[in-house]
Amino acid sequence: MSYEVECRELVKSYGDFLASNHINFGIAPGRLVGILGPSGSGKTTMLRMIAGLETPDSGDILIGRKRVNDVPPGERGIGFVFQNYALFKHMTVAENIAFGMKLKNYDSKTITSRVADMIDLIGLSAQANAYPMKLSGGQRQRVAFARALAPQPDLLLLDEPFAAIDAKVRKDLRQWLRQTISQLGITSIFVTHDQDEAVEVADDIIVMNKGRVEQMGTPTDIYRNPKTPFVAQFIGEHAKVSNVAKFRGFHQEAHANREGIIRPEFIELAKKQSELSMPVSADKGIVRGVYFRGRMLEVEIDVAGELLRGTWSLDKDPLTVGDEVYLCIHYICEFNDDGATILENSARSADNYVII
Ligand SMILES: Nc1ncnc2c1ncn2[C@@H]1O[C@H](COP(=O)(O)OP(=O)(O)OP(=O)(O)O)[C@@H](O)[C@H]1O
Repeated sequence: MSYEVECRELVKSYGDFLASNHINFGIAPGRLVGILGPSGSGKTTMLRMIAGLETPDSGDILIGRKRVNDVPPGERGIGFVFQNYALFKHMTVAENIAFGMKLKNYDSKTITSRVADMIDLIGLSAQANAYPMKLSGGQRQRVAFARALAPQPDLLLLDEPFAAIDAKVRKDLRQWLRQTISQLGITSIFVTHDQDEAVEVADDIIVMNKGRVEQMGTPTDIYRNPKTPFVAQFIGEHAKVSNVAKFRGFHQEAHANREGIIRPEFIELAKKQSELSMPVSADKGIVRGVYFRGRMLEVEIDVAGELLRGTWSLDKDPLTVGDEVYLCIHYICEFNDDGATILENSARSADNYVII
């Protein structure tokens, strides 16, 4: 696989604090990648190292297959968008967009035509000669985006690009950014601590925790197949309704209680056992509660005395309290002395886990 951006064994510490702890990943050309993780997990540090604004203690950064550790930021072919628009107040929209190109000594004809294209792209033709003060937050961020793109970078880095924008505009801006980036086909990395944002915008997500990459994958992968306990607990729309349940291995003695988290996304539900992807490992339950949650129903199911929460699509025949359902638990995140382990119920294994 040839990557547009690659980080190999990147390490960065501030004093005793390890902000990047042996980071490895590769991003294919044209992908839009979201870096997601809690505050302090090292997202910005990593982005700044790729940009050349921070120097790694060890490890390699490759852009376009070339090692860039010693290449200054301005020569890495990168466009950067920060969360606070950072536009020049005394320059018009057009002048702001032209700024990066002037620094790079483009000729004035190229600048004029490129700036016009960019203004068109961000839909601000009527405001080309306006000053930033006259623009809304969303419009300013579009200008920042156009300014970063004008010198035709190979890679676009965005650090919390929507953080300072109010919720309603943010949603539109995300959609716009996603469409524009895929239309341009430019490899892009954006940092966010907002799961919805990562899922809505990114082709791939890198989940970070304590300076490490926990998992990289498509949003569906990350939701459906969490590879680490951290990802299992951190990701998911219903983080607050994770189920803590007692379970045991199918062949274990009934008294061998184990405890773990079963996220609603780990549970597949069906009215008939045969409709499940792994009918052999089905549990049976009774619906005890049904709650409308906008895009789906949240259901409470009694399984062997444990109350589990799952989700039920609005496209399916609705469930009602008292219905019998079958469920397949694909993953359990088990707590143990070392922290937690992800257990997978696979169709192939006769040793699946059951709720007790
Ligand atoms: N220049 C610095 N000097 C000392 N410590 C730093 C420096 N920059 C970052 N850190 C520390 O490194 C850790 C990781 O910071 P970083 O900004 O990369 O995290 P983040 O995941 O982007 O967090 P947030 O979402 O809060 O921005 C933090 O605990 C921070 O305090």
